[in-house]
Amino acid sequence: MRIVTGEEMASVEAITMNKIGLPGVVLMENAGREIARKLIEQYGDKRYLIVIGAGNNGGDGFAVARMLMEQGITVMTCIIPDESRFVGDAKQHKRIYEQSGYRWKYWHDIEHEWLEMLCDLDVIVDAMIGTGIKGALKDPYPAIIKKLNRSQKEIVSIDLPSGVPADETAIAHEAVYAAKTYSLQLMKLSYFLEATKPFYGEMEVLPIGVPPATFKHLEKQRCVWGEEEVFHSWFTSSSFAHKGNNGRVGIIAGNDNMPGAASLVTTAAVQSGAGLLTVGTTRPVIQAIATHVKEAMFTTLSANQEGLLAPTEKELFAFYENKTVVTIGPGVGRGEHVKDMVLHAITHFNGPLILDADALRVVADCLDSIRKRKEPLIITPHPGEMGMLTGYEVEQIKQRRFEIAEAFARENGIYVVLKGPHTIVAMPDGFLTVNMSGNEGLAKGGSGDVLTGMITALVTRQKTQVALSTSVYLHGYAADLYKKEGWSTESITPSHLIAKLPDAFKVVTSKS
Ligand SMILES: NC(=O)C1=CN([C@@H]2O[C@H](COP(=O)(O)OP(=O)(O)OC[C@H]3O[C@@H](n4cnc5c(N)ncnc54)[C@H](O)[C@@H]3O)[C@@H](O)[C@H]2O)[C@@H](O)CC1
Ligand SMILES: [K+]
Repeated sequence: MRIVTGEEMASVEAITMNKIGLPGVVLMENAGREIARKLIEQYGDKRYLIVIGAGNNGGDGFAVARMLMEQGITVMTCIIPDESRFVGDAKQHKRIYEQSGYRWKYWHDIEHEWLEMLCDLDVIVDAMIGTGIKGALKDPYPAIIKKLNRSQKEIVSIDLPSGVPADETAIAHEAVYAAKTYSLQLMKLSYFLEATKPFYGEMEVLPIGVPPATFKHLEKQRCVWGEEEVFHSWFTSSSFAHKGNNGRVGIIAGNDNMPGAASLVTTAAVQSGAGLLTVGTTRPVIQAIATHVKEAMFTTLSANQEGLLAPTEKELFAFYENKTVVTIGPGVGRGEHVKDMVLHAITHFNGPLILDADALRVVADCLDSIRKRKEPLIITPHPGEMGMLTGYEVEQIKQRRFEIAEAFARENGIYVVLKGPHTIVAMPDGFLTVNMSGNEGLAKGGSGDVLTGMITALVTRQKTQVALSTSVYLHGYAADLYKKEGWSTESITPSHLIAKLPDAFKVVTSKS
């Protein structure tokens, strides 16, 4: 499923109408039929108020109103702008509605009896503004939206909650708080932003007949990554595989005071199928974790007086030998020692390199070397770390996560796993996936270490894009499985996630 901005949706619709020859009024008819069907399925023959704006979103509203009324359902249809403002497909659907014998009223004529009206209706259908919103909301919409939001009635928005843009534009005005949003044909980008997702309520995408052939014209390719995508993209290892085929993985993690991070990343990598795994860390960390990560091999790397890893060049070269992937970061601590180690790996390790946690703090200083690198480089920042890398405030990162992740990946030729609700994976070629699993139970220290371990194991056996997107999905899905079993999200720990990976991985071979 693609994810689009309003402009992108309009371009896909324009191709549908102008090149393919499917008229806009037909798409609107399809939208109306799908939404009316859903409403009847959901609410039966309850009483509806349909609030209509002058654009094509309003046109959808007329189509829905007519189809509900054809079923004998009680509908009050009201329009906000003067009727002369309706043009094109919306005007056509207004005419079809009228010529079918149905009536509408002006919002300003019924506004004074709003409270009495509320007693006679159950569901409000918001067909005021969709993808066509421009700038700050103008009168009379803010006052109307406030009234609708306070009505305590179930609000169902068509395509978008009115007032919410489809893209990453920040809003400082009123917007409809919908209980449900029926997005037309494709997902809209604002659904995946912390600031705007709450307006959508439950979101469902309804098909309106836009042919998939039009999607290839989209300049930016963004897709959701859910169970279907995980299942269909998975490459199954040959039954003749031996441990060498499943990756010779090297993880540099931990310091004397943080053995836990090294343990989590390693255990997660083992549980995700890493073939041969070597952990490079300090001697005290090895002593602390070796007994409970039995599958791993260990290499002692030099440490400084503070117990932080400070491997020599010779040790690093020896560590890279025969490794198909190297990961650096979890629990390595902060300081100059990290920069030396990271820069060395960027320059001298000729395979996929994953940088996480403390290693991310030095990435901004290594960008010149990163751009020269040929093999994949993967970074896994949360918004705070992404802020350090790019110079943006955390709030800016959250508001413009698509734009910032995509630009950083493209400009530096790297893979960016920008963590958070709906983690984004941005590829160097501009392709981007958005994760559909996970819950609040993941927001804990150590959860990122588990994800990094999973990525480390999968990168050796799947296409890089698939390895990243699927690791993120399965990591979130493991947390979802606990929630399904009735666990409170407070109780889900990173160690629990690892314990649940065998169940989570079932998704790659069979669909539920
Ligand atoms: N034939 C088509 O083009 C189709 C369009 N579709 C629907 O059409 C929508 C897009 O239609 P449009 O591009 O006409 O735009 P919209 O109908 O989303 O919005 C345009 C209307 O909103 C008003 N508006 C915009 N910004 C405003 C602001 N800041 N304050 C107050 N009023 C504002 C405009 O004056 C205009 O009346 C989609 O969301 C979808 O619901 C679907 O029916 C599919 C077919
Ligand atoms: K709307």
